Amino acid sequence: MSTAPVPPGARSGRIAALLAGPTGIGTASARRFAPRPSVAPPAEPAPSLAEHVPPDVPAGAAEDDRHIAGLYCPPAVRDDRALADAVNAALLAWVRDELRMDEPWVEAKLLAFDPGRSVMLCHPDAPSLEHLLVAGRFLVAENVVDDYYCEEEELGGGPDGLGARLLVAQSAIDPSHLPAAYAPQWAAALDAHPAPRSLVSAMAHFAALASDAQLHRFRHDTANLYLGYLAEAADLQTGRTPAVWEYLTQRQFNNFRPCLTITDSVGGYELPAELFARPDVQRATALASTASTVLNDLYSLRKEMALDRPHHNLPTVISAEDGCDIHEAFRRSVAVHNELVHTFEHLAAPLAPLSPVLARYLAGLSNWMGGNHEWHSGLVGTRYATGP
Ligand SMILES: CC(C)=CCC/C(C)=C(\C)COP(=O)(O)OP(=O)(O)O
Repeated sequence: MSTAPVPPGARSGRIAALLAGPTGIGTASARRFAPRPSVAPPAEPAPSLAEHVPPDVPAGAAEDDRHIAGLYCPPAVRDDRALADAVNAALLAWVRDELRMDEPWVEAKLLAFDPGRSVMLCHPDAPSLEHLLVAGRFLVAENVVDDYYCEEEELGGGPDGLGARLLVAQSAIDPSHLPAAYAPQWAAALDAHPAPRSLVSAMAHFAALASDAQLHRFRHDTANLYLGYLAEAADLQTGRTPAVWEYLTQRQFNNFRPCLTITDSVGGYELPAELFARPDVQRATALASTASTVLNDLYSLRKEMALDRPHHNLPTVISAEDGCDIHEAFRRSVAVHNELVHTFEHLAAPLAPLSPVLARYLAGLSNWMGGNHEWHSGLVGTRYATGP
């Protein structure tokens, strides 16, 4: 796997390969839940939580220095450092030229975060660099929102007044339809701050390749994300620790879901709205999204425990509720993650034969889980860790 900058010739070769569509291992993954001629297998009862942790794995022990021991997740289907670098370079140009953020720390922060590698891993079926950039711009924009509006340690965010800020951010992707006298003030407010400015631009690029229904889906999922941010902020303000069920319900909203549900847009196809709206497809989408987000809780636990303020995370709320130490809570959280992934796979297997486009969407969710896992493990030792 190369880590060197991509020479221009090699880069155009990469992009040509992307335009040709998924090949090799990525193609196989796109068929992960491909329709099969056979009758769907009978649904199996969901196994109990205890079955999701291998009994011989010590609590929290790492099986290597980058992966969490006992964590079950589909594998990433490609890893292409040169393509990730090409995405990062294009994202840096976007941040500098369209978002007007040209301070040196912005570039350093973006490269350390490595969004190019995230979208390269999570969307192996993207047909072009521009499709990957759609995902990359939103990943950057949502992190700008999180850093400026939510996280106290970053760029001045915090729970006070968060709802009013997030509502303006939401209006960047779901426009206000104002009387003429007020519309210019709203537009100026969006342009005046990096968070809504990022979202306006990311959404404009997204609109160039997505259908109205796909845009509508994204607006809905982002509004739910911000509702999840507000639940987290409310717990911080009141100093309460949610019950585990309540935390997981919050995390189903404060969730990577908007990144997963653009998998068809980024893949260059559309899952029709009536298929997306099916309760079983919604359940599969929620399971994959929440598994991906619980995985983030596991890899970011050490960083969040080092903060000098409470920061809830699945292991910390399990530790509080079950009265166990953080290592045992971490092991139980791995089991929660694994159950979510296994349940997703049990659900997806009989759903995929219903339609080729649904099979591709379900494969996209699975690819996103695997790519997200690989991206997190790649940042172990810098941003993330494999245990408490
Ligand atoms: C990119 C996106 C839509 C994120 C939504 C929710 C979110 C910020 C996360 C799931 C990540 O959680 P967190 O803020 O804890 O991230 P880090 O652990 O700091 O990477």
